[in-house]
Amino acid sequence: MSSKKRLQTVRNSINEIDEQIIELMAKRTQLAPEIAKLKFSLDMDILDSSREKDVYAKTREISEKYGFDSEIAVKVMKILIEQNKELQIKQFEKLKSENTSTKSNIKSE
Ligand SMILES: O=C(O)C(=O)C[C@]1(C(=O)O)C=C[C@@H](O)C=C1
Repeated sequence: MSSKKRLQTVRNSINEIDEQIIELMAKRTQLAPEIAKLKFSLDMDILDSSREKDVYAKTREISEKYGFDSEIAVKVMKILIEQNKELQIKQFEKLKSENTSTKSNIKSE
């Protein structure tokens, strides 16, 4: 195969992998509202530092397994966790406002 053709083949593989990476990041992120609802109903804080430590430890372990730079993987994971927490904060605010409107409905009844 010519180098030009091989370059195109490798780029096609990168395109497919990029789609998988983004699909998985989207799937992880889409769990934020559900986890927020569960934590809200359990009266738990959004931040769980101990769980985050476990996620980073697991990230390092998986990176080593695949020969990937674990510091880069942890950086990506930090961004995903930050985004998850921001979405959970929004969900908490929504749930709190729904809660207060239900309470005021009950009061006015
Ligand atoms: O596992 C949780 O409790 C989550 O809320 C998810 C998550 C994460 O994105 O991995 C986000 C925030 C917490 O501080 C810990 C972990």
